[in-house]
Amino acid sequence: MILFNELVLASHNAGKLKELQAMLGSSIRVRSVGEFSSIEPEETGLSFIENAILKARNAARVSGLPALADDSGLAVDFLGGAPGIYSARYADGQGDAANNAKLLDVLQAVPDAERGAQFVCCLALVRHADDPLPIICEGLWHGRILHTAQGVEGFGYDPLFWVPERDCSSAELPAAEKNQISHRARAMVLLKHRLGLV
Ligand SMILES: O=P(O)(O)OP(=O)(O)OP(=O)(O)OC[C@H]1O[C@@H](n2cnc3c(O)ncnc32)[C@H](O)[C@@H]1O
Ligand SMILES: [Mg+2]
Repeated sequence: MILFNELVLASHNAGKLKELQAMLGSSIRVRSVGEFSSIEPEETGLSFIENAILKARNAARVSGLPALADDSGLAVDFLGGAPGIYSARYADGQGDAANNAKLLDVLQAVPDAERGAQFVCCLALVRHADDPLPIICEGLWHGRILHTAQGVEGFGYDPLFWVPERDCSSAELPAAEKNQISHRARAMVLLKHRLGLV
């Protein structure tokens, strides 16, 4: 079991930070990497795992604290898993609305049966910047891509992601419910087990 009472979250995404904080609860004192640095590290890895480790190491370095990073994204079957690790940069850094518009556009003529997709979340925890044994936990959430945006909750691609087990988009789920069933929730359950927090 790893024991620590303070952790830095290595994300500059407000939506993610809110979800991670809610999932961690009050068991650990959580800080955000933005308190220490506003410079976002370049995500140069070829996998969610590499990028999560890179972000965690950077946050541990600037904060001097153990760090938890989340690298996540949307993998669309019809697009061979794209945008995947490039989800945040899909529309060349123009933000969520542009990413969503681009995805709807490239899938315009694609029928429902071929619109399957997964949200992917990889969490990486390092005890310090040079930790030789990061803890890695992954979670997947299966759904499909809608033809138009639905809902205002969540962030990122949530308005386009149909959740079959709830018959609504993930942006129509209350935060507490998304946090029980999402890719991030699944990865977090595994992490809590690894840390002996449940
Ligand atoms: O790297 P950090 O600073 O954590 O913030 P980021 O937004 O750049 O995060 P990523 O590099 O991991 O990119 C994740 C992309 O996937 C999207 N995404 C991840 N989880 C999501 C979720 O739960 N709902 C909707 N979109 C999500 C998100 O909007 C980004 O476009
Ligand atoms: Mg990022």
